[in-house]
Amino acid sequence: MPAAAGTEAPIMARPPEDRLVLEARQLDFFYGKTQALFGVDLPIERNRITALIGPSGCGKSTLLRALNRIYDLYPGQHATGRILLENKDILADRASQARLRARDGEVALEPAGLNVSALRARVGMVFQKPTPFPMSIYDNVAYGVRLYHRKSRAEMDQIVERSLRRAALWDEVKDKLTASGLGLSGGQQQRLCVARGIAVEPEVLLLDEPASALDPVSTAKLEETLMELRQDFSIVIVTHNLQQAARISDWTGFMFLGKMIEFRPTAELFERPQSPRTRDYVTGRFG
Ligand SMILES: Nc1ncnc2c1ncn2[C@@H]1O[C@H](COP(=O)(O)OP(=O)(O)OP(=O)(O)O)[C@@H](O)[C@H]1O
Repeated sequence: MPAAAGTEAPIMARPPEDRLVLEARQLDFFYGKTQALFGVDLPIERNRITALIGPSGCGKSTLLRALNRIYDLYPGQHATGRILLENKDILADRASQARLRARDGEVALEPAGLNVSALRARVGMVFQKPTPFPMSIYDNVAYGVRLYHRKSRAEMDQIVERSLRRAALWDEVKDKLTASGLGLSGGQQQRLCVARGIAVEPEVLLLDEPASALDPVSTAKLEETLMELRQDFSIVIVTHNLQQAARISDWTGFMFLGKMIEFRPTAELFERPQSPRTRDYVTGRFG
């Protein structure tokens, strides 16, 4: 069970308020009785890439999984605190609102009132291993859209093409849209998962070490794709690869033992880390 990382206050820079799309505030997370996150703050700026870095087990994936409540699928896992999507609290239900009021007398923020599947359409996720569904390339991309919207065939064709283009995969697959998604290379499969994720036009796309199973060429292609996608989406990426975080992200959060230690613009965090823990990590002294 991870112990909390000391008591020092996190070093936090903040994007301007009107640029925030998603924000975790004082987030605690529990696997049963084991606490994995301790009072984590994470402000996500719109149309930017935010990277989460830190040694293995520090809570990066846990934080990412909290942001679209994917943990709801697993009994015994729960989060407390706030996660604001466009200023509405996606963790809030009536009971937690009452607890918050009782605790700190704050005026409760409006609950988002979303069901979790609607939430996951707004905050999409791409996993570490490419996970195409066992169906055609076309149907992989159309799958999520069909869950939420009725579209004509012509409209769906447009959505599929646009999503594959934005994921930089169209040219490689346009002549074999009916072939199985499982027949693509690992890098192509991962871009297919990105296309599937963006087809429903989420506001935020979460990526959990999306390049860890890819070769350097596919990794470079995926990074290029993400930098293009930043024009339309807000991206949060967990990565073990510090060069990757430095190359593609605008903001970086360094986590340690379940806490956010330092959150700042990427160049500043890498070039002038303020916390000794961040400094040790980004200079390769540990981890
Ligand atoms: N299903 C689970 N049940 C119990 N504890 C868990 C579970 N998943 C993760 N943990 C614990 O929560 C803590 C944070 O794990 P998490 O996977 O978020 O870390 P991470 O920073 O993403 O690590 P890595 O870089 O190795 O993927 C760890 O101590 C881990 O052991």
